[in-house]
Amino acid sequence: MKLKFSKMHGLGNDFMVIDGVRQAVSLAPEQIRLLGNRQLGIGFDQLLLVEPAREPGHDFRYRIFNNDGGEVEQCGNGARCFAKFVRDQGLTGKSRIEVETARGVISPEYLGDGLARVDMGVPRFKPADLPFLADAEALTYALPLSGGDCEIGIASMGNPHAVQLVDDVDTAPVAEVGPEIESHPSFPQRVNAGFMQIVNRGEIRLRVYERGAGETLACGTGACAAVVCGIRQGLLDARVTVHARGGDIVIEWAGEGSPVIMTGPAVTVFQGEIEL
Ligand SMILES: N[C@@H](CCC[C@H](N)C(=O)O)C(=O)O
Repeated sequence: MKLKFSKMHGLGNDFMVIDGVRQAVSLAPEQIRLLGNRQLGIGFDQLLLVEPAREPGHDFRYRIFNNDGGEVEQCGNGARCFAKFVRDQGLTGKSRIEVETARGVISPEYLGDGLARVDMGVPRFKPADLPFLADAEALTYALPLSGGDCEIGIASMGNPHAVQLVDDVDTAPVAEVGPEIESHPSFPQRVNAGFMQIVNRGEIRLRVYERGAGETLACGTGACAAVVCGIRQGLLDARVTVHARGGDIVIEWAGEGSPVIMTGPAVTVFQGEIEL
């Protein structure tokens, strides 16, 4: 089977994007792991699959696979690339599209010049939404780790996030603590582990150890989760610039019950064809 694809990235969080509308695509987890291998395959953090919508009124279905082969619910940087991809490939002429994901509908809008804005939906904070094992809902939780407790906020952006405050992201123990949080028994479906440094009420620095992909140069849903946790804790204003290692995005959130709006770049690196 020959598969056409685009290699894209959002702030260095990189993707193989496949048109599953005009091509018949069925990939086993081991094929995704091989394609995602940076030495033996194409290399990516996530594989994004564009499919026809299942429900009337929606434009597409958006499926996301981490490079460990597992299918997940959401990807924010990918959603911006998705919006650019369907326009560039002529799959739609609309700039704002309604896209089905494994956890509800999101609305990406391609603004042109490599910029996209996405209504990422309403964040959820109940432990069962992630899921996270806790007796009751709280703003922060003590998470026992081998080196002692760490304090986390939790949020679901469709996918699960645990966010901790650090003094300096450059010296935060992301590689050591990230995997322990990712696979912590309190998160039965594992979790994305965010490390947030508050610069001021409108700016944070962020690193994310992603579930199923390791630390990436940026994580869009991680940025949304960090900002909403920071706003709920009274540390941030409603509009925040997030500095990731791969660049900046802007996250806006008006508070409980409102959707999170993410604005940032989407880049196509090259297009290719691979024999599977
Ligand atoms: N890079 C993404 C998130 C991808 C999925 C995540 N690793 C998970 O397992 O939930 C983003 O930009 O949001």
